[in-house]
Amino acid sequence: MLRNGTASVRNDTDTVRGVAGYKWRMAKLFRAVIMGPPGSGKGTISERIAQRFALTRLSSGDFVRENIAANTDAGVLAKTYIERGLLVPDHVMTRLLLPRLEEMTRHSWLMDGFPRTLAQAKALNSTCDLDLVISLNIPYETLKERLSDRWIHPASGRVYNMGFNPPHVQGRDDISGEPLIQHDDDKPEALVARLRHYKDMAKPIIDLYKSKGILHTFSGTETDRIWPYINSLLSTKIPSTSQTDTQRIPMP
Ligand SMILES: Nc1nc2c(ncn2[C@@H]2O[C@H](COP(=O)(O)OP(=O)(O)O)[C@@H](O)[C@H]2O)c(=O)[nH]1
Ligand SMILES: Nc1ccn([C@@H]2O[C@H](COP(=O)(O)OP(=O)(O)O)[C@@H](O)[C@H]2O)c(=O)n1
Repeated sequence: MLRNGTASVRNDTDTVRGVAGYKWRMAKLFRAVIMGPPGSGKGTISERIAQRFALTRLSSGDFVRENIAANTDAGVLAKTYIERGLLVPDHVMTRLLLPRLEEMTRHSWLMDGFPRTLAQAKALNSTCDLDLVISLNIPYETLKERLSDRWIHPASGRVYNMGFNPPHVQGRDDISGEPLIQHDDDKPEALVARLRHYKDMAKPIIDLYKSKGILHTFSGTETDRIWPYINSLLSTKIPSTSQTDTQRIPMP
Protein backbone atom coordinates (compact mmCIF):
# COMPACT_ATOMS: atom_id res chain seq x y z
CA MET A 1 0.00 0.00 0.00
CA LEU A 2 1.55 3.28 -0.96
CA ARG A 3 0.85 5.74 1.75
CA ASN A 4 1.28 8.99 -0.10
CA GLY A 5 -1.95 10.39 1.19
CA THR A 6 -4.08 9.40 -1.77
CA ALA A 7 -3.09 6.07 -3.25
CA SER A 8 -3.77 2.77 -1.64
CA VAL A 9 -3.18 0.13 -4.23
CA ARG A 10 -1.45 -2.82 -2.62
CA ASN A 11 -3.46 -6.02 -2.63
CA ASP A 12 -6.32 -4.34 -4.28
CA THR A 13 -8.26 -5.52 -7.25
CA ASP A 14 -9.56 -2.17 -8.34
CA THR A 15 -11.11 -1.75 -11.71
CA VAL A 16 -10.90 1.01 -14.28
CA ARG A 17 -13.37 1.31 -17.13
CA GLY A 18 -11.60 1.45 -20.47
CA VAL A 19 -12.63 1.68 -24.09
CA ALA A 20 -15.38 -0.57 -25.46
CA GLY A 21 -16.86 -1.16 -22.04
CA TYR A 22 -13.98 -3.27 -20.79
CA LYS A 23 -12.75 -2.84 -17.31
CA TRP A 24 -9.13 -3.30 -16.46
CA ARG A 25 -8.56 -5.26 -13.35
CA MET A 26 -5.36 -4.29 -11.58
CA ALA A 27 -3.65 -7.46 -10.49
CA LYS A 28 -2.32 -7.73 -6.98
CA LEU A 29 0.88 -5.77 -6.79
CA PHE A 30 4.06 -7.15 -5.33
CA ARG A 31 6.89 -5.22 -3.65
CA ALA A 32 10.17 -6.81 -2.70
CA VAL A 33 13.69 -5.91 -1.65
CA ILE A 34 16.86 -7.90 -2.27
CA MET A 35 19.75 -7.54 0.19
CA GLY A 36 23.22 -8.99 0.43
CA PRO A 37 26.88 -8.02 0.61
CA PRO A 38 28.67 -6.72 -2.48
CA GLY A 39 29.14 -9.59 -4.92
CA SER A 40 26.41 -11.74 -3.39
CA GLY A 41 24.49 -11.82 -6.66
CA LYS A 42 21.79 -9.20 -6.06
CA GLY A 43 22.13 -7.75 -9.55
CA THR A 44 22.30 -11.18 -11.21
CA ILE A 45 19.32 -12.56 -9.30
CA SER A 46 17.27 -9.35 -9.64
CA GLU A 47 17.70 -9.56 -13.38
CA ARG A 48 16.39 -13.15 -13.38
CA ILE A 49 13.47 -12.28 -11.10
CA ALA A 50 12.55 -9.24 -13.19
CA GLN A 51 12.49 -11.34 -16.36
CA ARG A 52 10.75 -14.39 -14.92
CA PHE A 53 8.06 -12.50 -13.00
CA ALA A 54 7.87 -9.29 -15.03
CA LEU A 55 8.56 -7.08 -12.05
CA THR A 56 10.16 -3.69 -12.55
CA ARG A 57 13.69 -3.89 -11.29
CA LEU A 58 14.73 -0.82 -9.34
CA SER A 59 18.40 -0.31 -8.60
CA SER A 60 19.14 2.50 -6.19
CA GLY A 61 22.74 2.67 -7.50
CA ASP A 62 21.51 3.12 -11.08
CA PHE A 63 19.05 5.70 -9.90
CA VAL A 64 21.77 7.66 -8.13
CA ARG A 65 23.91 7.53 -11.28
CA GLU A 66 20.99 8.70 -13.45
CA ASN A 67 20.48 11.68 -11.13
CA ILE A 68 24.16 12.51 -11.26
CA ALA A 69 24.09 12.35 -15.06
CA ALA A 70 20.98 14.56 -15.17
CA ASN A 71 22.53 17.07 -12.73
CA THR A 72 19.50 17.11 -10.42
CA ASP A 73 20.01 18.84 -7.06
CA ALA A 74 20.03 15.54 -5.22
CA GLY A 75 22.32 14.03 -7.89
CA VAL A 76 24.86 16.84 -7.53
CA LEU A 77 24.80 16.37 -3.76
CA ALA A 78 25.07 12.56 -4.02
CA LYS A 79 28.09 12.89 -6.31
CA THR A 80 30.10 14.72 -3.66
CA TYR A 81 29.81 11.65 -1.41
CA ILE A 82 30.29 8.94 -4.04
CA GLU A 83 33.44 10.63 -5.30
CA ARG A 84 34.88 10.25 -1.80
CA GLY A 85 33.81 6.59 -1.65
CA LEU A 86 31.16 7.39 0.97
CA LEU A 87 27.59 6.28 1.31
CA VAL A 88 25.13 8.95 0.31
CA PRO A 89 23.41 10.29 3.49
CA ASP A 90 19.98 8.94 4.30
CA HIS A 91 18.11 12.18 3.70
CA VAL A 92 19.58 12.48 0.18
CA MET A 93 18.87 8.83 -0.66
CA THR A 94 15.29 9.05 0.54
CA ARG A 95 14.81 12.32 -1.36
CA LEU A 96 15.99 10.55 -4.50
CA LEU A 97 14.18 7.27 -4.08
CA LEU A 98 10.83 7.87 -2.42
CA PRO A 99 9.32 10.12 -5.12
CA ARG A 100 10.37 7.48 -7.64
CA LEU A 101 8.52 4.83 -5.67
CA GLU A 102 5.47 7.02 -5.46
CA GLU A 103 5.42 7.05 -9.27
CA MET A 104 5.28 3.25 -9.15
CA THR A 105 1.88 2.89 -7.51
CA ARG A 106 0.65 0.68 -10.34
CA HIS A 107 3.73 -1.50 -10.76
CA SER A 108 5.12 -4.51 -9.02
CA TRP A 109 8.79 -3.95 -8.24
CA LEU A 110 11.94 -5.40 -6.82
CA MET A 111 14.43 -3.01 -5.22
CA ASP A 112 18.17 -3.66 -5.20
CA GLY A 113 20.50 -1.48 -3.09
CA PHE A 114 17.97 0.24 -0.86
CA PRO A 115 17.53 0.29 2.12
CA ARG A 116 21.15 0.24 3.24
CA THR A 117 20.58 1.72 6.68
CA LEU A 118 17.93 1.32 9.33
CA ALA A 119 16.85 4.93 8.75
CA GLN A 120 16.30 4.13 5.03
CA ALA A 121 14.37 0.98 5.98
CA LYS A 122 12.11 3.03 8.26
CA ALA A 123 11.57 5.64 5.54
CA LEU A 124 10.66 2.89 3.07
CA ASN A 125 8.37 1.34 5.62
CA SER A 126 6.45 4.56 6.01
CA THR A 127 5.97 4.74 2.24
CA CYS A 128 4.95 1.21 1.32
CA ASP A 129 4.33 -2.25 2.72
CA LEU A 130 6.85 -4.77 1.45
CA ASP A 131 5.67 -8.27 0.66
CA LEU A 132 9.03 -9.96 0.80
CA VAL A 133 12.72 -9.44 1.51
CA ILE A 134 15.36 -11.71 0.00
CA SER A 135 18.65 -11.78 1.90
CA LEU A 136 21.66 -13.45 0.27
CA ASN A 137 24.23 -15.05 2.56
CA ILE A 138 27.39 -15.87 0.60
CA PRO A 139 30.81 -16.89 2.03
CA TYR A 140 33.58 -14.29 2.01
CA GLU A 141 35.95 -16.32 -0.21
CA THR A 142 33.23 -16.61 -2.86
CA LEU A 143 32.56 -12.87 -2.79
CA LYS A 144 36.24 -12.12 -3.14
CA GLU A 145 36.63 -14.40 -6.17
CA ARG A 146 33.51 -13.07 -7.88
CA LEU A 147 34.30 -9.41 -7.42
CA SER A 148 37.85 -9.66 -8.65
CA ASP A 149 36.34 -10.92 -11.89
CA ARG A 150 33.31 -8.59 -12.14
CA TRP A 151 32.96 -6.39 -15.19
CA ILE A 152 30.18 -3.85 -15.55
CA HIS A 153 28.53 -1.96 -18.36
CA PRO A 154 28.11 1.38 -16.57
CA ALA A 155 25.29 2.78 -18.72
CA SER A 156 22.92 -0.18 -18.20
CA GLY A 157 24.23 -1.77 -14.99
CA ARG A 158 24.61 -5.16 -16.78
CA VAL A 159 27.14 -7.32 -14.94
CA TYR A 160 29.49 -9.97 -16.27
CA ASN A 161 31.94 -12.38 -14.77
CA MET A 162 34.73 -13.79 -16.86
CA GLY A 163 34.00 -17.34 -15.63
CA PHE A 164 30.29 -17.36 -14.78
CA ASN A 165 28.67 -15.19 -17.45
CA PRO A 166 31.31 -13.80 -19.79
CA PRO A 167 30.37 -11.26 -22.47
CA HIS A 168 30.21 -12.59 -26.05
CA VAL A 169 33.12 -10.32 -26.97
CA GLN A 170 35.76 -9.87 -24.32
CA GLY A 171 35.61 -6.44 -22.65
CA ARG A 172 32.42 -5.39 -24.51
CA ASP A 173 28.76 -5.20 -23.46
CA ASP A 174 26.60 -7.79 -25.28
CA ILE A 175 23.84 -5.37 -26.24
CA SER A 176 25.54 -2.03 -26.89
CA GLY A 177 29.06 -3.23 -27.72
CA GLU A 178 30.38 -0.50 -25.40
CA PRO A 179 33.44 -1.10 -23.20
CA LEU A 180 33.06 -2.80 -19.80
CA ILE A 181 34.74 -1.41 -16.69
CA GLN A 182 35.84 -2.71 -13.28
CA HIS A 183 35.06 -0.82 -10.04
CA ASP A 184 38.08 0.09 -7.90
CA ASP A 185 36.21 -0.94 -4.79
CA ASP A 186 35.77 -4.50 -6.15
CA LYS A 187 39.46 -5.06 -5.44
CA PRO A 188 40.13 -7.52 -2.59
CA GLU A 189 41.83 -4.88 -0.40
CA ALA A 190 38.64 -2.78 -0.34
CA LEU A 191 36.37 -5.78 0.16
CA VAL A 192 37.06 -6.54 3.83
CA ALA A 193 36.06 -3.03 4.84
CA ARG A 194 32.99 -3.09 2.57
CA LEU A 195 31.85 -6.40 4.04
CA ARG A 196 32.34 -5.29 7.62
CA HIS A 197 30.39 -2.16 6.81
CA TYR A 198 27.62 -4.22 5.17
CA LYS A 199 27.32 -6.51 8.19
CA ASP A 200 27.11 -3.61 10.64
CA MET A 201 24.52 -1.75 8.59
CA ALA A 202 22.47 -4.76 7.50
CA LYS A 203 22.02 -6.42 10.90
CA PRO A 204 19.32 -4.07 12.27
CA ILE A 205 17.55 -4.01 8.87
CA ILE A 206 17.51 -7.79 8.75
CA ASP A 207 16.22 -7.93 12.34
CA LEU A 208 13.47 -5.50 11.39
CA TYR A 209 12.34 -7.58 8.40
CA LYS A 210 12.62 -10.80 10.39
CA SER A 211 10.33 -9.34 13.04
CA LYS A 212 7.83 -8.48 10.30
CA GLY A 213 7.92 -12.10 9.08
CA ILE A 214 8.91 -11.15 5.50
CA LEU A 215 12.60 -12.10 5.52
CA HIS A 216 13.80 -15.07 3.43
CA THR A 217 17.51 -15.90 3.60
CA PHE A 218 19.33 -17.93 0.96
CA SER A 219 22.82 -19.29 1.54
CA GLY A 220 25.25 -20.86 -0.89
CA THR A 221 28.19 -20.38 -3.18
CA GLU A 222 26.46 -20.61 -6.55
CA THR A 223 23.69 -18.48 -7.93
CA ASP A 224 22.44 -21.32 -10.12
CA ARG A 225 21.85 -23.46 -7.03
CA ILE A 226 20.16 -20.70 -5.05
CA TRP A 227 17.97 -19.55 -7.94
CA PRO A 228 15.53 -22.54 -7.99
CA TYR A 229 14.66 -21.89 -4.33
CA ILE A 230 14.06 -18.20 -4.98
CA ASN A 231 12.09 -19.04 -8.09
CA SER A 232 9.81 -21.46 -6.29
CA LEU A 233 9.31 -19.10 -3.34
CA LEU A 234 8.31 -16.27 -5.67
CA SER A 235 6.06 -18.56 -7.68
CA THR A 236 4.03 -19.14 -4.53
CA LYS A 237 3.98 -15.45 -3.60
CA ILE A 238 3.36 -13.73 -6.91
CA PRO A 239 0.00 -14.52 -8.44
CA SER A 240 0.38 -15.28 -12.11
CA THR A 241 -1.78 -12.28 -13.03
CA SER A 242 0.69 -9.82 -11.52
CA GLN A 243 3.24 -10.98 -14.03
CA THR A 244 1.85 -8.29 -16.30
CA ASP A 245 0.56 -5.96 -13.60
CA THR A 246 -2.67 -5.28 -15.41
CA GLN A 247 -4.98 -7.72 -17.02
CA ARG A 248 -7.89 -6.98 -19.31
CA ILE A 249 -10.94 -8.79 -18.15
CA PRO A 250 -14.31 -8.41 -19.86
CA MET A 251 -16.74 -7.47 -17.12
CA PRO A 252 -20.44 -6.94 -17.31
N1 LIG B 1 31.47 -17.61 -10.47
C1 LIG B 1 30.27 -17.11 -10.18
N2 LIG B 1 30.04 -15.80 -10.39
C2 LIG B 1 28.80 -15.33 -10.11
C3 LIG B 1 27.76 -16.16 -9.63
N3 LIG B 1 26.66 -15.38 -9.46
C4 LIG B 1 27.00 -14.12 -9.81
N4 LIG B 1 28.29 -14.09 -10.23
C5 LIG B 1 29.10 -12.95 -10.67
O1 LIG B 1 29.56 -12.34 -9.46
C6 LIG B 1 29.65 -10.93 -9.61
C7 LIG B 1 28.80 -10.27 -8.53
O2 LIG B 1 27.41 -10.49 -8.83
P1 LIG B 1 26.39 -9.27 -8.78
O3 LIG B 1 25.07 -9.79 -9.24
O4 LIG B 1 26.96 -8.09 -9.47
O5 LIG B 1 26.35 -9.00 -7.18
P2 LIG B 1 25.84 -7.75 -6.31
O6 LIG B 1 27.04 -6.91 -5.99
O7 LIG B 1 25.27 -8.38 -5.08
O8 LIG B 1 24.80 -7.04 -7.14
C8 LIG B 1 29.22 -10.62 -11.04
O9 LIG B 1 30.40 -10.55 -11.84
C9 LIG B 1 28.37 -11.85 -11.42
O10 LIG B 1 28.41 -12.09 -12.83
C10 LIG B 1 28.04 -17.55 -9.45
O11 LIG B 1 27.21 -18.36 -9.03
N5 LIG B 1 29.31 -17.96 -9.74
N1 LIG C 1 21.12 3.08 -0.59
C1 LIG C 1 22.21 3.52 -1.24
C2 LIG C 1 22.47 3.12 -2.58
C3 LIG C 1 23.59 3.63 -3.22
N2 LIG C 1 24.41 4.47 -2.57
C4 LIG C 1 25.60 5.06 -3.21
O1 LIG C 1 25.58 4.84 -4.62
C5 LIG C 1 26.73 4.07 -5.02
C6 LIG C 1 26.38 3.14 -6.14
O2 LIG C 1 25.36 2.23 -5.71
P1 LIG C 1 25.44 0.68 -6.08
O3 LIG C 1 24.23 0.03 -5.46
O4 LIG C 1 25.65 0.52 -7.53
O5 LIG C 1 26.73 0.35 -5.24
P2 LIG C 1 27.73 -0.87 -5.20
O6 LIG C 1 26.89 -2.14 -5.21
O7 LIG C 1 28.60 -0.72 -6.41
O8 LIG C 1 28.42 -0.62 -3.88
C7 LIG C 1 27.19 3.38 -3.76
O9 LIG C 1 28.55 3.00 -3.79
C8 LIG C 1 26.89 4.42 -2.71
O10 LIG C 1 27.90 5.43 -2.68
C9 LIG C 1 24.17 4.82 -1.25
O11 LIG C 1 24.93 5.57 -0.63
N3 LIG C 1 23.06 4.35 -0.60
